[in-house]
Amino acid sequence: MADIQVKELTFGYAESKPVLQGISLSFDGRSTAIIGQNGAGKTTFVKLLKGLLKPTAGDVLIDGQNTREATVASLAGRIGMVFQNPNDQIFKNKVLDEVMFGPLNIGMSEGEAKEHAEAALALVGLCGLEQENPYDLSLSERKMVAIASILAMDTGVVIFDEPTIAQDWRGRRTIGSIIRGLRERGKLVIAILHDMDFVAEYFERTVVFAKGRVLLDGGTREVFAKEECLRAAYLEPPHVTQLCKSLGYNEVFLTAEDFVSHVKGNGFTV
Ligand SMILES: Nc1ncnc2c1ncn2[C@@H]1O[C@H](COP(=O)(O)OP(=O)(O)OP(=O)(O)O)[C@@H](O)[C@H]1O
Repeated sequence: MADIQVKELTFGYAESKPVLQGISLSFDGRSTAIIGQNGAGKTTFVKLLKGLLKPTAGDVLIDGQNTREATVASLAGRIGMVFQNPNDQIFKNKVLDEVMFGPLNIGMSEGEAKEHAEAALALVGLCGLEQENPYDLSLSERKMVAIASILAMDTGVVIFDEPTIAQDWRGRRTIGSIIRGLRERGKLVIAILHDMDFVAEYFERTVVFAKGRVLLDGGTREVFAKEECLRAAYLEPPHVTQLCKSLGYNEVFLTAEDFVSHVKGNGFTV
């Protein structure tokens, strides 16, 4: 897993208007969700991690290497990023070619790239569509093609920008189990999300961005306990958390299973 250290990071697209200000974060092995209202700077932040943008001030260090001195190509084998809109990522006219492009680009042999691509397509549930044109697929399938292209590169860090958009419950579950699988294999997963229920179910750490700064950072349960703070960032806790609070529980429950196991533990039958 790559080590990522962010030190006093400031960035602005225009000099006079910083979008991110004085952000310091280090990433441990925990799967990390980044949440915050629209325009808070989340996508800009992950583009800085990937080296697509360079800091105006401060530093981003990937395995000790400063992204100011690294090319995007030299970071590509370490950090994979699934863009919010798959149309910004996909450019080949065959699914298999698209998913093999990344692995080939970072130096895998043709055979290895094909093996990785086929395994990644199986993980996202697209077996049998290898010869299709990605643009003949639905948006949710195209999103899965974009995810497979990054998984096939087998990078130590995988960043997802809004992975659950355009997915039904089945797609959400597939993506959730991919995130768990990556975590189990020692990869660092970072995801920007607006779906708080998904954050509660699959992420161990949550970082809240507000107006270009880090407002909260901690274990997901701990962060969702801070209702007032979340409200200030125009965010709401997950549905189960809100329901249990309305029922008068003081504990923070993240998922239905979480709540049911608490109730059963107290001797109630469900
Ligand atoms: N290429 C760009 N040029 C100029 N300004 C930009 C550019 N990209 C983003 N911005 C501005 O930077 C700010 C932060 O945008 P960013 O996309 O990082 O926020 P975000 O938290 O990811 O929002 P969302 O949840 O809507 O995706 C916004 O005010 C946005 O308009």
